[in-house]
Amino acid sequence: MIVLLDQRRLPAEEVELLCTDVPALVEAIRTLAVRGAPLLGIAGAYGVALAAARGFDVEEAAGLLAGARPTAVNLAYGVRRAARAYEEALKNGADGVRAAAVALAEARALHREDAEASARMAAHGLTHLEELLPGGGYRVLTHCNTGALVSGGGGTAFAVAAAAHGAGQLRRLWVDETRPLLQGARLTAYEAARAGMAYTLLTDNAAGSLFAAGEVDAVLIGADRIAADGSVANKVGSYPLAVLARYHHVPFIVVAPTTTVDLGTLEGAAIEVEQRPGHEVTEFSAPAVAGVTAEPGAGAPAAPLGTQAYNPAFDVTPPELVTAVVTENGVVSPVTRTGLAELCAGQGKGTGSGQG
Ligand SMILES: CSC[C@@H](O)[C@@H](O)C(=O)COP(=O)(O)O
Repeated sequence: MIVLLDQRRLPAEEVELLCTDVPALVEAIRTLAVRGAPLLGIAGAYGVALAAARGFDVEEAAGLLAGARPTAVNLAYGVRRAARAYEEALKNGADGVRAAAVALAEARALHREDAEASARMAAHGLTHLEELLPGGGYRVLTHCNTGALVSGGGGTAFAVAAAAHGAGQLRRLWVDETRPLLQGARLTAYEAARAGMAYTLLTDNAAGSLFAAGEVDAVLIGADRIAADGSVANKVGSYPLAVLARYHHVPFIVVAPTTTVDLGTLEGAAIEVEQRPGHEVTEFSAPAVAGVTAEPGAGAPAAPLGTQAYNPAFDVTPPELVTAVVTENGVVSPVTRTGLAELCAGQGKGTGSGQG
């Protein structure tokens, strides 16, 4: 059984969700009970282990899990890792029980590695911030949710903000509410409050006036997939922030483990962007506050009945708008194909510029 903290219910309730089979986990992934790129990878790997332990068809389970959400490359990566470990074990003569144990061990290894990656990203990210903006006292704007809720450890972008906070260098965390599912308001504000950070919530469309007022020193965001050319797919609303940041000469820093870099996707245009149901936009609440169903009609109307909605879950920021990509292997800045590939191969410098 997989036990998840049901993120749909936060911040109102801390409720566990028990997934006893793969369809339940797929539903949890689709409805964002479990979400965020690195955690999706971990959940996917555990899902394969669950399928193996329960005697389900592992190949079919892997297909269902990997296809539950298309943009976050970590999901397919985690599923593939556990499925490969399982298949290898069978090939080497293990019986089903032993092979299931191998798949579980692989999921646990991924979980551990992700926690380690978080800690290293936090350290590299803070050093990079200090290099870019000597003097500290950062006012950081972030989007969506990138903390411990999305990771085996402290997370990605939020982990850097938390490191700055721990070093007494975070003056304020500006938290975008992140329409329509409010990952910023519900989850990042929840994590910031628990961490004792000075934070302020804003509507996504208030970011422009915040930049104009000179109140943002840096943008820190995560990523769901980074293409080989450095294009960054992240929660919808990230790209407009990158444009604002460039206009206002503010660093736009992406923090993600190398497992989020997909060298097989050559450029941003090739990234599949998940399109989500329109009722997430046309109704207030669903699925976050409406409980565990993600059915149309569960929330209060935000628009006249029958209104069409455009609801991409992610957008893609081109590499020229990204100041730096921070990974567990170091930092690439400016963002180049070669620099990214070197980081993925573990050849990055600790901090400072990758080679372009
Ligand atoms: C490390 S978190 C990076 C991204 O996964 C995060 O910013 C994000 O966009 C999550 O989207 P979500 O749709 O909530 O899964």
